[in-house]
Amino acid sequence: TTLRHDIELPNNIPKLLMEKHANYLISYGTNKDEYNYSQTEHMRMSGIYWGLTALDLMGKLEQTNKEEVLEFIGQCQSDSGGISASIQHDPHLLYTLSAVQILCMYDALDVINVDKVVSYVKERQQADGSFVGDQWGEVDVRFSFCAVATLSLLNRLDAIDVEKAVQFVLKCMNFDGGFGSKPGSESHAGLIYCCVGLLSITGHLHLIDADRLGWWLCERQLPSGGLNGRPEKLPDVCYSWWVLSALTILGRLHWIDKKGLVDYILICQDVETGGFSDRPGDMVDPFHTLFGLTALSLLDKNFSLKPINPTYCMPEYIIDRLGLKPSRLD
Ligand SMILES: COc1ccc(S(=O)(=O)N2Cc3cc(-c4ccc(C=O)o4)ccc3N(Cc3cncn3C)C[C@H]2Cc2ccc(O)cc2)cc1
Ligand SMILES: [Zn+2]
Repeated sequence: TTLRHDIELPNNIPKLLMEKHANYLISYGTNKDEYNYSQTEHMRMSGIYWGLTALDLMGKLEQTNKEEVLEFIGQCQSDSGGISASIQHDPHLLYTLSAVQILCMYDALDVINVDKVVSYVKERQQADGSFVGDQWGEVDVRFSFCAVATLSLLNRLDAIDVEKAVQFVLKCMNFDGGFGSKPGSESHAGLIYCCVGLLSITGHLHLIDADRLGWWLCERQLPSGGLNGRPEKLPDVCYSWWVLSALTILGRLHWIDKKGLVDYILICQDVETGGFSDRPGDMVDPFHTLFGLTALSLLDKNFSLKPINPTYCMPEYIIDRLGLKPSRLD
């Protein structure tokens, strides 16, 4: 038998400890001198998006300090129009998307100059349709997703060449039906989410081989019930989201063993501190806490979490309020 990296699940599975997760996330943002908080300044804007989205799914958005967050975002928009992870940091498409996602949840897009955000994103598109993340010029299909998701949330997709953006994504498609970060790169669940999400927003899902990609995505499930991101890798809670959101958009969520995956995710909760880790017993963080909760929201509505939109990774009611209809295969 081939040696499979995997983990053993204990037999007592805790239930979803929603109050503990809400307290973990709310206190993460308040005691700013805490070691972990200081280590994530370089991605603070994304960290705020991860925490707020998780709290909104649990019905706790009104317990957050909206004014403080809006003040912070206003200070992070640079003259270029791009938005940075923290004050005085360089702008980047990753944090521009996180900021726009936060402002859509708070219904507060007026705190930034939207036209300048649009020109910053437009200027990142290359002749071959691809996008670079910032002024240093690294191309990655993740940044294509950030660009298209940001502009569609602002209802400004007209600012870029969508057909060329789609052409670049198709160049990243591999023989296994999956997608890598650039043409020729290996398929990876996180990049598959970005490519499927972009094609969902632009209405080009018909260009995907849904059966072949769906099969590759279900191959990510291990005997522990958990999902990995590539063959032979260990399971990790955040891959629950990357794989499940893509399968949901492709109309093949029912191909996964839901019970096994739910048990794996619940075991990754820290029953003392609250929060989710990548694997049982590891350190929790806001990143895995969000993706554990969004996966549970897709898997079972009985967890009394708000529905999550698989394309934008934002609460469904926000996407409805914006009048957005990202496509899905049925
Ligand atoms: C702990 O080591 C890392 C490695 C990469 C990163 S990352 O910024 O490139 N990134 C997001 C990410 C965030 C965290 C984290 C810790 C605390 C917080 C507070 O908000 O967030 C942890 C991991 C992480 N990773 C790394 C990872 C997750 N699972 C497996 N790994 C190796 C993902 C990584 C890439 C990324 C994914 C989505 C996204 O929107 C942005 C970046 C961050 C920490
Ligand atoms: Zn992870």
